[in-house]
Amino acid sequence: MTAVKHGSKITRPASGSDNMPQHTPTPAQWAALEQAARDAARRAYVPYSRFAVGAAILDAQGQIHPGCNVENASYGLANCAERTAIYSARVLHDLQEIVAVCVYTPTATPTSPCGACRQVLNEFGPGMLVRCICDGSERIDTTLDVLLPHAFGPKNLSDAASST
Ligand SMILES: O=c1ccn([C@H]2C[C@H](O)[C@@H](CO)O2)c(=O)[nH]1
Repeated sequence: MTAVKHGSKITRPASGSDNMPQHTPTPAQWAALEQAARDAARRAYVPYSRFAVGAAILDAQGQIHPGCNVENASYGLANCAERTAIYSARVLHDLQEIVAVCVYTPTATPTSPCGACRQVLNEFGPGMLVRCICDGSERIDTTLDVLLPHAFGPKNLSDAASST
């Protein structure tokens, strides 16, 4: 994982990965994705943690889908911004493949997706690009397979099914 300043180029992992995304977002798409994540954070329902998160995913068709975290009085049922974006995009727009995700927090340093969200993101794009932005100048540009190495995914189940 690399932390870079704004304006830096995205560094892809070394070749050899089967998980490389098929599409590279244009600068305009990145800008739109960042703005969508910032806008989504304003919808965060965070009466307990006061930690607002906004996420936006870019699908293979170029559509952007926002999400925010939604907490609950039971605490444990909080839904993270990344998963809100995915579930909403699936039911509303038949999400199939994620090319990139942007996570925004109104903090001085960037926040990267939690473990649960890494797993759920993996389902729709193991090689997706991940950008984490904040109100400071630092940002994280990485890929999901760096954040979730040796991931468990759909292939594990299909491999098991075909070997029995
Ligand atoms: O990647 C993350 C990490 C945390 N949260 C939310 C969950 C909870 O509402 C709050 C504090 O953990 O931040 C997200 O939305 N995404």
